[in-house]
Amino acid sequence: MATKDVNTADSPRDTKTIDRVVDVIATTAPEIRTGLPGRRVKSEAQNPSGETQMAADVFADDLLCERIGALEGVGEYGSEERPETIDVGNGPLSVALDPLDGSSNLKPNNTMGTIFAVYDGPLPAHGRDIVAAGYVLYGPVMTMIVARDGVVDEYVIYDDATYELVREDISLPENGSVYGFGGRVPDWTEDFEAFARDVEQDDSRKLRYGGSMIGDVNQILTYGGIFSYPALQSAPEGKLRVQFEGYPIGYVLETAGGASSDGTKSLLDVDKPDLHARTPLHIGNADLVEKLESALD
Ligand SMILES: O=P(O)(O)OC[C@H]1O[C@](O)(COP(=O)(O)O)[C@@H](O)[C@@H]1O
Ligand SMILES: [Mg+2]
Ligand SMILES: [Mg+2]
Repeated sequence: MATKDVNTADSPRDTKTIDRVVDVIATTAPEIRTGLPGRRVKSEAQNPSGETQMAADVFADDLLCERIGALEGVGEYGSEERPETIDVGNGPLSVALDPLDGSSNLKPNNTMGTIFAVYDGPLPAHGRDIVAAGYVLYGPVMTMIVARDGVVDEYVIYDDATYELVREDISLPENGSVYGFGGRVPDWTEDFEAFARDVEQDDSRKLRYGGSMIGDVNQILTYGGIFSYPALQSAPEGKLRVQFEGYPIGYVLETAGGASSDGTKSLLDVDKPDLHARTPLHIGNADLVEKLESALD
Protein backbone atom coordinates (compact mmCIF):
# COMPACT_ATOMS: atom_id res chain seq x y z
CA MET A 1 0.00 0.00 0.00
CA ALA A 2 1.30 3.47 -0.71
CA THR A 3 0.06 6.92 0.05
CA LYS A 4 0.92 10.52 -0.80
CA ASP A 5 4.40 10.45 -2.27
CA VAL A 6 3.19 9.15 -5.58
CA ASN A 7 6.54 9.19 -7.26
CA THR A 8 6.07 8.99 -10.97
CA ALA A 9 8.21 9.21 -14.05
CA ASP A 10 10.94 11.72 -13.30
CA SER A 11 11.75 12.61 -16.88
CA PRO A 12 10.92 16.20 -17.82
CA ARG A 13 7.16 16.44 -18.03
CA ASP A 14 5.81 17.25 -21.45
CA THR A 15 3.27 19.42 -19.69
CA LYS A 16 1.91 20.88 -22.91
CA THR A 17 0.92 17.46 -24.19
CA ILE A 18 -0.69 16.60 -20.85
CA ASP A 19 -2.68 19.85 -21.07
CA ARG A 20 -3.81 18.87 -24.56
CA VAL A 21 -4.84 15.34 -23.53
CA VAL A 22 -6.89 16.70 -20.64
CA ASP A 23 -8.45 19.29 -22.96
CA VAL A 24 -9.39 16.69 -25.59
CA ILE A 25 -11.04 14.44 -23.01
CA ALA A 26 -12.97 17.33 -21.46
CA THR A 27 -14.14 18.73 -24.80
CA THR A 28 -15.05 15.30 -26.22
CA ALA A 29 -17.08 14.27 -23.17
CA PRO A 30 -20.26 16.19 -24.18
CA GLU A 31 -20.18 14.52 -27.61
CA ILE A 32 -19.81 11.09 -26.00
CA ARG A 33 -22.72 11.82 -23.69
CA THR A 34 -24.90 13.10 -26.60
CA GLY A 35 -24.03 9.97 -28.58
CA LEU A 36 -25.22 7.57 -25.86
CA PRO A 37 -29.01 7.53 -26.44
CA GLY A 38 -28.81 5.79 -29.81
CA ARG A 39 -26.12 3.36 -28.63
CA ARG A 40 -27.57 1.56 -25.65
CA VAL A 41 -27.34 -1.69 -27.58
CA LYS A 42 -24.82 -4.50 -27.55
CA SER A 43 -22.55 -4.62 -30.60
CA GLU A 44 -21.75 -7.98 -32.21
CA ALA A 45 -18.12 -7.68 -31.04
CA GLN A 46 -16.29 -8.54 -27.84
CA ASN A 47 -13.54 -6.45 -26.25
CA PRO A 48 -10.10 -7.98 -25.61
CA SER A 49 -11.27 -8.92 -22.12
CA GLY A 50 -13.94 -11.10 -23.70
CA GLU A 51 -16.82 -8.83 -22.69
CA THR A 52 -19.56 -7.85 -25.14
CA GLN A 53 -18.94 -4.35 -26.42
CA MET A 54 -21.74 -1.85 -26.31
CA ALA A 55 -22.11 0.31 -29.41
CA ALA A 56 -21.34 3.21 -27.08
CA ASP A 57 -17.95 1.70 -26.11
CA VAL A 58 -16.88 1.60 -29.75
CA PHE A 59 -18.25 5.06 -30.46
CA ALA A 60 -16.41 6.65 -27.51
CA ASP A 61 -13.20 4.79 -28.29
CA ASP A 62 -13.20 5.81 -31.96
CA LEU A 63 -13.79 9.47 -31.11
CA LEU A 64 -11.09 9.60 -28.47
CA CYS A 65 -8.57 7.58 -30.49
CA GLU A 66 -8.87 9.95 -33.44
CA ARG A 67 -8.53 13.12 -31.34
CA ILE A 68 -5.88 11.99 -28.91
CA GLY A 69 -3.98 10.28 -31.71
CA ALA A 70 -3.75 13.61 -33.51
CA LEU A 71 -2.03 15.32 -30.59
CA GLU A 72 1.60 16.40 -30.82
CA GLY A 73 3.62 14.58 -28.17
CA VAL A 74 1.46 11.46 -27.98
CA GLY A 75 3.26 8.40 -29.34
CA GLU A 76 0.93 5.56 -28.47
CA TYR A 77 -2.80 5.04 -27.83
CA GLY A 78 -4.21 2.04 -26.02
CA SER A 79 -7.72 1.26 -24.89
CA GLU A 80 -9.73 -1.37 -23.11
CA GLU A 81 -11.65 -1.81 -26.36
CA ARG A 82 -8.67 -2.54 -28.63
CA PRO A 83 -6.57 -5.71 -28.61
CA GLU A 84 -3.37 -3.85 -29.52
CA THR A 85 -2.00 -0.35 -28.97
CA ILE A 86 -1.74 2.03 -31.92
CA ASP A 87 1.30 4.09 -32.88
CA VAL A 88 -0.08 7.60 -33.35
CA GLY A 89 3.11 9.61 -33.59
CA ASN A 90 6.60 9.79 -32.18
CA GLY A 91 5.90 11.68 -28.97
CA PRO A 92 7.28 10.32 -25.68
CA LEU A 93 3.89 10.01 -23.95
CA SER A 94 1.33 7.21 -24.22
CA VAL A 95 -2.36 7.50 -23.41
CA ALA A 96 -4.42 4.57 -22.12
CA LEU A 97 -8.20 4.82 -21.88
CA ASP A 98 -11.25 3.07 -20.62
CA PRO A 99 -13.44 5.02 -23.03
CA LEU A 100 -16.65 4.13 -21.27
CA ASP A 101 -16.47 2.64 -17.79
CA GLY A 102 -19.68 1.08 -16.60
CA SER A 103 -21.15 0.71 -20.08
CA SER A 104 -22.89 -2.50 -19.04
CA ASN A 105 -24.98 -0.16 -16.90
CA LEU A 106 -26.09 1.93 -19.87
CA LYS A 107 -29.40 0.07 -20.13
CA PRO A 108 -30.57 1.11 -16.62
CA ASN A 109 -29.23 4.61 -17.28
CA ASN A 110 -26.67 4.38 -14.47
CA THR A 111 -23.69 6.73 -14.09
CA MET A 112 -20.69 6.02 -16.33
CA GLY A 113 -17.20 7.37 -16.83
CA THR A 114 -14.23 7.82 -19.14
CA ILE A 115 -10.94 6.91 -17.45
CA PHE A 116 -7.57 8.12 -18.73
CA ALA A 117 -3.91 7.65 -17.87
CA VAL A 118 -0.95 9.44 -19.44
CA TYR A 119 2.30 7.46 -19.21
CA ASP A 120 5.85 8.65 -19.82
CA GLY A 121 6.85 5.63 -21.88
CA PRO A 122 5.44 2.90 -24.12
CA LEU A 123 2.39 0.71 -23.39
CA PRO A 124 1.88 -1.50 -21.52
CA ALA A 125 3.41 0.95 -19.07
CA HIS A 126 4.20 0.59 -15.40
CA GLY A 127 2.14 2.38 -12.74
CA ARG A 128 5.10 4.52 -11.76
CA ASP A 129 5.31 5.79 -15.37
CA ILE A 130 2.07 7.74 -14.87
CA VAL A 131 2.41 11.51 -15.26
CA ALA A 132 -1.32 12.31 -15.19
CA ALA A 133 -4.58 10.39 -14.74
CA GLY A 134 -8.23 10.99 -14.07
CA TYR A 135 -11.78 10.46 -15.19
CA VAL A 136 -14.92 12.05 -16.53
CA LEU A 137 -18.07 11.19 -14.55
CA TYR A 138 -21.29 11.27 -16.63
CA GLY A 139 -23.65 12.02 -13.74
CA PRO A 140 -26.43 14.55 -13.27
CA VAL A 141 -23.50 16.96 -13.72
CA MET A 142 -20.60 16.12 -16.04
CA THR A 143 -17.43 16.42 -13.97
CA MET A 144 -13.79 15.59 -14.57
CA ILE A 145 -11.17 14.67 -11.99
CA VAL A 146 -7.55 15.29 -12.98
CA ALA A 147 -4.56 14.13 -10.92
CA ARG A 148 -1.18 15.54 -11.96
CA ASP A 149 1.87 17.14 -10.33
CA GLY A 150 0.82 15.96 -6.89
CA VAL A 151 -2.67 17.47 -6.85
CA VAL A 152 -6.21 16.38 -7.70
CA ASP A 153 -8.55 18.97 -9.20
CA GLU A 154 -12.19 18.83 -10.25
CA TYR A 155 -13.78 20.50 -13.26
CA VAL A 156 -17.39 20.85 -14.35
CA ILE A 157 -17.88 20.23 -18.07
CA TYR A 158 -20.74 22.05 -19.80
CA ASP A 159 -22.72 20.85 -22.82
CA ASP A 160 -21.01 23.44 -25.00
CA ALA A 161 -17.67 21.68 -24.18
CA THR A 162 -16.39 24.53 -22.06
CA TYR A 163 -15.18 23.46 -18.64
CA GLU A 164 -14.42 25.17 -15.38
CA LEU A 165 -12.16 24.40 -12.42
CA VAL A 166 -14.45 24.03 -9.39
CA ARG A 167 -12.35 22.28 -6.72
CA GLU A 168 -8.56 22.43 -6.32
CA ASP A 169 -6.14 20.17 -4.50
CA ILE A 170 -8.79 17.71 -3.30
CA SER A 171 -7.88 15.62 -0.26
CA LEU A 172 -9.64 12.44 0.73
CA PRO A 173 -11.77 13.18 3.82
CA GLU A 174 -10.53 11.44 6.99
CA ASN A 175 -12.84 8.91 8.69
CA GLY A 176 -14.47 7.80 5.48
CA SER A 177 -18.21 7.33 5.70
CA VAL A 178 -19.04 5.11 2.69
CA TYR A 179 -18.05 1.69 1.37
CA GLY A 180 -18.81 -0.22 -1.82
CA PHE A 181 -17.77 -3.80 -2.63
CA GLY A 182 -18.13 -5.38 -6.08
CA GLY A 183 -18.55 -8.94 -7.25
CA ARG A 184 -21.16 -11.44 -6.02
CA VAL A 185 -21.01 -11.95 -2.23
CA PRO A 186 -20.99 -15.78 -2.47
CA ASP A 187 -17.99 -15.42 -4.79
CA TRP A 188 -15.94 -13.39 -2.31
CA THR A 189 -13.03 -15.11 -0.60
CA GLU A 190 -13.51 -15.91 3.07
CA ASP A 191 -10.93 -13.32 4.14
CA PHE A 192 -12.50 -10.57 2.07
CA GLU A 193 -15.97 -11.43 3.36
CA ALA A 194 -14.72 -11.19 6.96
CA PHE A 195 -13.22 -7.79 6.17
CA ALA A 196 -16.46 -6.60 4.51
CA ARG A 197 -18.56 -7.72 7.49
CA ASP A 198 -16.20 -5.88 9.81
CA VAL A 199 -16.44 -2.63 7.79
CA GLU A 200 -20.25 -2.90 7.78
CA GLN A 201 -20.35 -3.06 11.61
CA ASP A 202 -19.05 0.48 11.96
CA ASP A 203 -22.21 2.56 12.34
CA SER A 204 -20.41 5.66 11.00
CA ARG A 205 -20.31 4.06 7.56
CA LYS A 206 -23.00 3.28 5.00
CA LEU A 207 -23.18 1.24 1.82
CA ARG A 208 -22.80 3.21 -1.41
CA TYR A 209 -22.44 0.78 -4.34
CA GLY A 210 -23.79 1.59 -7.78
CA GLY A 211 -22.09 -1.09 -9.87
CA SER A 212 -20.38 1.43 -12.10
CA MET A 213 -16.85 1.97 -10.88
CA ILE A 214 -16.39 5.67 -11.60
CA GLY A 215 -19.61 6.57 -9.83
CA ASP A 216 -18.52 4.41 -6.88
CA VAL A 217 -14.96 5.75 -6.81
CA ASN A 218 -16.24 9.32 -6.90
CA GLN A 219 -18.32 8.61 -3.79
CA ILE A 220 -15.13 7.57 -2.02
CA LEU A 221 -13.23 10.64 -3.24
CA THR A 222 -16.10 12.79 -1.97
CA TYR A 223 -16.90 11.17 1.38
CA GLY A 224 -13.90 8.96 2.15
CA GLY A 225 -14.19 5.24 2.83
CA ILE A 226 -13.27 2.23 0.71
CA PHE A 227 -14.21 0.79 -2.68
CA SER A 228 -13.17 -2.72 -3.67
CA TYR A 229 -13.60 -4.93 -6.64
CA PRO A 230 -11.76 -7.83 -4.97
CA ALA A 231 -10.23 -11.05 -6.15
CA LEU A 232 -13.10 -13.52 -6.42
CA GLN A 233 -13.08 -17.30 -5.99
CA SER A 234 -14.07 -17.52 -9.67
CA ALA A 235 -11.66 -14.74 -10.70
CA PRO A 236 -8.54 -14.66 -8.48
CA GLU A 237 -7.12 -11.93 -10.76
CA GLY A 238 -10.17 -9.74 -10.15
CA LYS A 239 -12.15 -8.07 -12.92
CA LEU A 240 -10.74 -4.58 -13.48
CA ARG A 241 -7.89 -3.87 -15.88
CA VAL A 242 -4.44 -2.76 -14.67
CA GLN A 243 -3.59 -0.29 -17.45
CA PHE A 244 -7.04 1.24 -17.94
CA GLU A 245 -8.59 1.15 -14.45
CA GLY A 246 -6.16 0.01 -11.74
CA TYR A 247 -3.22 2.33 -12.40
CA PRO A 248 -5.23 5.52 -13.12
CA ILE A 249 -7.65 5.09 -10.20
CA GLY A 250 -4.81 4.09 -7.86
CA TYR A 251 -2.89 7.18 -8.96
CA VAL A 252 -5.87 9.51 -8.39
CA LEU A 253 -6.60 8.19 -4.90
CA GLU A 254 -2.96 8.17 -3.78
CA THR A 255 -2.48 11.69 -5.13
CA ALA A 256 -5.53 12.75 -3.07
CA GLY A 257 -3.80 11.41 0.06
CA GLY A 258 -5.60 8.05 0.07
CA ALA A 259 -4.22 4.59 -0.63
CA SER A 260 -4.64 1.84 -3.19
CA SER A 261 -3.92 -1.86 -3.18
CA ASP A 262 -4.24 -5.06 -5.18
CA GLY A 263 -4.57 -6.77 -1.82
CA THR A 264 -0.89 -6.75 -0.98
CA LYS A 265 0.74 -3.60 -2.48
CA SER A 266 -0.01 -0.28 -4.15
CA LEU A 267 -1.86 -0.66 -7.44
CA LEU A 268 0.95 1.41 -8.94
CA ASP A 269 3.36 -1.42 -8.17
CA VAL A 270 1.30 -4.15 -9.86
CA ASP A 271 3.57 -5.54 -12.54
CA LYS A 272 1.76 -7.54 -15.24
CA PRO A 273 3.14 -7.35 -18.77
CA ASP A 274 -0.13 -8.08 -20.58
CA LEU A 275 -1.91 -4.95 -21.89
CA HIS A 276 -5.28 -6.29 -20.75
CA ALA A 277 -4.14 -7.90 -17.48
CA ARG A 278 -6.63 -7.66 -14.63
CA THR A 279 -6.11 -6.87 -10.95
CA PRO A 280 -8.08 -6.87 -7.72
CA LEU A 281 -8.70 -3.20 -6.92
CA HIS A 282 -9.04 -1.56 -3.49
CA ILE A 283 -8.93 2.21 -2.96
CA GLY A 284 -9.79 4.60 -0.15
CA ASN A 285 -8.55 5.84 3.21
CA ALA A 286 -5.13 4.50 4.15
CA ASP A 287 -6.33 3.01 7.47
CA LEU A 288 -9.04 1.00 5.69
CA VAL A 289 -6.73 -0.16 2.90
CA GLU A 290 -4.20 -1.21 5.55
CA LYS A 291 -6.94 -3.13 7.37
CA LEU A 292 -7.88 -4.78 4.06
CA GLU A 293 -4.29 -5.87 3.39
CA SER A 294 -3.90 -7.40 6.86
CA ALA A 295 -7.28 -9.14 6.48
CA LEU A 296 -6.06 -10.79 3.26
CA ASP A 297 -2.62 -11.54 4.66
O1 LIG B 1 -20.91 -6.23 -13.42
P1 LIG B 1 -20.00 -6.43 -12.26
O2 LIG B 1 -19.28 -7.75 -12.24
O3 LIG B 1 -20.65 -6.09 -10.94
O4 LIG B 1 -18.81 -5.38 -12.45
C1 LIG B 1 -19.05 -4.01 -12.24
C2 LIG B 1 -17.77 -3.35 -12.62
O5 LIG B 1 -17.52 -3.59 -13.99
C3 LIG B 1 -17.32 -2.38 -14.67
O6 LIG B 1 -18.49 -1.99 -15.33
C4 LIG B 1 -16.18 -2.65 -15.64
O7 LIG B 1 -15.93 -1.56 -16.41
P2 LIG B 1 -16.33 -1.50 -17.95
O8 LIG B 1 -17.75 -1.16 -18.00
O9 LIG B 1 -15.42 -0.42 -18.47
O10 LIG B 1 -16.02 -2.83 -18.56
C5 LIG B 1 -16.99 -1.34 -13.59
O11 LIG B 1 -17.42 -0.06 -13.95
C6 LIG B 1 -17.80 -1.85 -12.42
O12 LIG B 1 -17.19 -1.50 -11.20
MG1 LIG C 1 -14.13 0.02 -16.88
MG1 LIG D 1 -15.15 0.27 -20.38
